[in-house]
Amino acid sequence: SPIIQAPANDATHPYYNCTRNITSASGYAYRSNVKTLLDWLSSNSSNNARYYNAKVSSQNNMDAVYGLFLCIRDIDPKLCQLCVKEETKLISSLCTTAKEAIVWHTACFVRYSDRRIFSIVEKSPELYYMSEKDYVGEVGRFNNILWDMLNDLRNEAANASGKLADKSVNITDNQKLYGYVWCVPYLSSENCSWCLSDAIAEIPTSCCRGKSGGAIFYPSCGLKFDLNPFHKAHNNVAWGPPPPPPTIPRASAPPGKGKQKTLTIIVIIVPIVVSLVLLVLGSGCFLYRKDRKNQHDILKESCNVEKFGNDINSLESLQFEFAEIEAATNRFAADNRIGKGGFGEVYKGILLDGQEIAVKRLTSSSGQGAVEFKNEVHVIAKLQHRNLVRLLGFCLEDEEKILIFEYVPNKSLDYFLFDPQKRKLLSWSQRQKIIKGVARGILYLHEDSRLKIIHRDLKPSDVLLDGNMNPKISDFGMARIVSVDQIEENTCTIVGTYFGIMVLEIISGKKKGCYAESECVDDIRRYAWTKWPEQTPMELMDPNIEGTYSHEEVINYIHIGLLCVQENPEDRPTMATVAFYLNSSSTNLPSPLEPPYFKRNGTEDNMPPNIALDNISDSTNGVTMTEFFPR
Ligand SMILES: Nc1ncnc2c1ncn2[C@@H]1O[C@H](COP(=O)(O)OP(=O)(O)OP(=O)(O)O)[C@@H](O)[C@H]1O
Repeated sequence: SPIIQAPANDATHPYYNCTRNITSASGYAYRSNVKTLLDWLSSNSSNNARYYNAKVSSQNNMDAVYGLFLCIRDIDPKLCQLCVKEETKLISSLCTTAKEAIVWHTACFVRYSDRRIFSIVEKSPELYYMSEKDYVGEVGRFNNILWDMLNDLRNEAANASGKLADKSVNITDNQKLYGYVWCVPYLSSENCSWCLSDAIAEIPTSCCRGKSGGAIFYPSCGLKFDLNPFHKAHNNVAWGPPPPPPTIPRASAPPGKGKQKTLTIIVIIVPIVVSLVLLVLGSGCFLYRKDRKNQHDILKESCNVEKFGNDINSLESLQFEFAEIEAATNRFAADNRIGKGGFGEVYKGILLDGQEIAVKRLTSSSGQGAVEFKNEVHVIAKLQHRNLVRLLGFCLEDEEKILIFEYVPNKSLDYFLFDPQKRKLLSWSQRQKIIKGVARGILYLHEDSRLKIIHRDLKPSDVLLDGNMNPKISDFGMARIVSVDQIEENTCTIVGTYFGIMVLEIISGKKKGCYAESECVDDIRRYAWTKWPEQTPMELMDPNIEGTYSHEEVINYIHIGLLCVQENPEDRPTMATVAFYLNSSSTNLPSPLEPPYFKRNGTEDNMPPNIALDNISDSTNGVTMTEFFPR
């Protein structure tokens, strides 16, 4: 995915990215819709709006283009307006044949695409900038202050209606650290929060660690920090030309006559529609305008208020007809069956629009009234994160209770990890990516989503792998949907252990509690502990891992795994801390405390029965338990 790095001494120029060349015959119509859209955005920036979105399409909703602008700081509206006007001009002149384009500036960004981009989280392309100055002082302390400040800002922005927050904190009596974060305001709180969590997690890795300032901008959210206050820079924004442009797509052939007519129609109609709407609605906000006579639709979905409906906001949008699911799965054909879990059989399906789905046909024993079932699906479907398998909807007809999920093509982690041949396909960097992704998914479930869901029995078979081997946690709201009795326990204490066990399993390729001696260890936690104080942790490492890896990194991950499985829950790091540790190689980790009953040099007779596996026992009925706790 494209990553643009701004030069260290330049935080003020605009940066842009044009992607996906228009190739189809309707290229001209699309381009003219882009032009209309950009003009529209530019003219609406004068409306004192901080953000704005619009959709322009030709007849029958063809060649639709979606676009938005956003001022990423609470600045003088005039500056925002100036920024938007300049940047719309810029992408319209530089990205002449691109289906999608984005331009960021210190004060605003403008973006368009042929996809509905408003309320989804996207992190590519990415722009980052780091100050050329290193922080002079105690870097460890500075990083901690920065980390806390950005996490506070993330929480504040996620819950603010404009999805924007800024603050400053004292580093010393006469030194302050300034920061701000923003999300596209059409994102849900949860999505804003996880987008920012991912941006924050990049600071120690891709960007800015130990620097006195830096910024990470995605299309959906961004952050910036510096030892200097920002407002000065904003008041003196240099609206200069962009730095030497990256490769610009070649312009296509000029349009024919008939197409020019279409352009004329749009150019004439748009100002008329704009004036009419402004006249009628005063505030300039309207939801839908369809001009049948001229066969052009202009849909503007929101102004300053969050009116844009996330598709999952209504229950109806989640409901599928049984006939639709039957058609998608070829009447639940045996060939389409991909597995069976504790809740029922799973089938692969393809919807009429070509979307691949996984269909979980729940066994009738999953007792839950229709209303509760629908409500729970509605709640769980709102949890969206790149590391969670997305629940797309449900089907409820007669005796049938069916859940429809996004289809994740590469099977589950255990399929690779515990197979002597297939595990060779998992390099260290892939295992690292999987561990980090699972941590982010759990962090979202624990802290970022309002529901605070705990996946009580997270195991490698619950981690599905997408086409790029990115991990996606499945089954995370099932207890709630199928109304499994929830166990009264302090669940925070459990999931840390599960995560720690999984980290050790991923590193070692060994499964806890199985029987074939060569592949398994009785208790992976105990096994890791025998290696740790003997200072031979690398012996834990799967010998099948090929390619390059750094011993330091592997040991760091084993260390984190051991911290998560410590006996006393209070000694275990929170998931936010774990995510931080996973991304920062040079942090001094606390020493893990050895469980008191592990007797490495003697017999195990004194071990209290059932203690070693108390928190990590397999779920015996094959049902994954998920629990919620309020906070
Ligand atoms: N969204 C999905 N995309 C692709 N395959 C899936 C999806 N969900 C489940 N599967 C596959 O279907 C099979 C059964 O999955 P399911 O989640 O029902 O059970 P499980 O996780 O194996 O067991 P349990 O229900 O006890 O946790 C697994 O092999 C899994 O890989």
